[in-house]
Amino acid sequence: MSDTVESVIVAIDGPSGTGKSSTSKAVASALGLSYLDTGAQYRAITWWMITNGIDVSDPLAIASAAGKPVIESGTDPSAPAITVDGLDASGPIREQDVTSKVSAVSAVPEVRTRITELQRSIARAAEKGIVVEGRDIGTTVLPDADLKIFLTASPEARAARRSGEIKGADVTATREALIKRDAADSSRKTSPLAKADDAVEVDTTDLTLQQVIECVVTLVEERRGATGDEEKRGATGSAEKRVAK
Ligand SMILES: Nc1ncnc2c1ncn2[C@@H]1O[C@H](COP(=O)(O)OP(=O)(O)O)[C@@H](O)[C@H]1O
Ligand SMILES: Nc1ccn([C@@H]2O[C@H](COP(=O)(O)OP(=O)(O)O)[C@@H](O)[C@H]2O)c(=O)n1
Repeated sequence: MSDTVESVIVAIDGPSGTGKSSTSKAVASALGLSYLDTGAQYRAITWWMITNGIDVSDPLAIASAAGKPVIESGTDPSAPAITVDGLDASGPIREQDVTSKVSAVSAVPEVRTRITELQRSIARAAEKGIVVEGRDIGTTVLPDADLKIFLTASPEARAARRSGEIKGADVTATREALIKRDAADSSRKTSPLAKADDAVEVDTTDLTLQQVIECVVTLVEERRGATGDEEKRGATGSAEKRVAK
């Protein structure tokens, strides 16, 4: 029997504060997989638009600038990195100004086409497999992923988690901002935030982060076993074939 571990592609989607980033990084580290934070890419292009004086309330202006910034994402789950035109953007992309504008920028189809292509090329290059987290990974970016997870949690739990990260943050204001961003992300025309029909939904409201990580690791291992059996029967293709062009 071969001891080669097949590469695996895991898509983790869900609204803000459900635990996508923490879970994805931990699962990727535990299983030796690459990791991609697609929200960081949308934040990076938004930051570039703001710093380059693009009017982010004008979808046409956003569309015509969408191809300009050079965005590079690191895929090491223990050292997530993102640069824009060679500059480290990991700090500025988390600022409030970017958070409040990212939904408008990411709703523009030209932005999504550009970033989706980037995401697929990164997934294709990940030899051992990858955990990709975002809003439309299971539905649009990687519809043939081996495993799709959709994380949820109550708005109260999500607001408490998010405001716990920012000193002096107001939980009620954080909750309102989250709900507003979810509504914008879920209602846009191009690849909205949505659960794929074949995704496993995990409600994390009453789970610890460790429990969520263990749940997802178990699901990946089960899926890996099933895929390995299918591949022995010649039923599935390589990871490269599973990433849509
Ligand atoms: N199940 C959980 N229970 C408690 N806190 C959690 C849980 N999952 C994540 N967190 C915390 O909530 C915050 C937001 O998590 P994060 O992974 O950034 O969510 P997302 O990527 O979905 O926005 C982080 O501080 C994280 O440590
Ligand atoms: N696959 C994705 C990922 C993020 N996004 C956009 O990027 C924003 C920021 O994503 P994020 O994952 O960093 O957000 P948080 O949940 O971490 O606050 C989202 O609110 C969406 O507008 C998207 O449109 N599609």
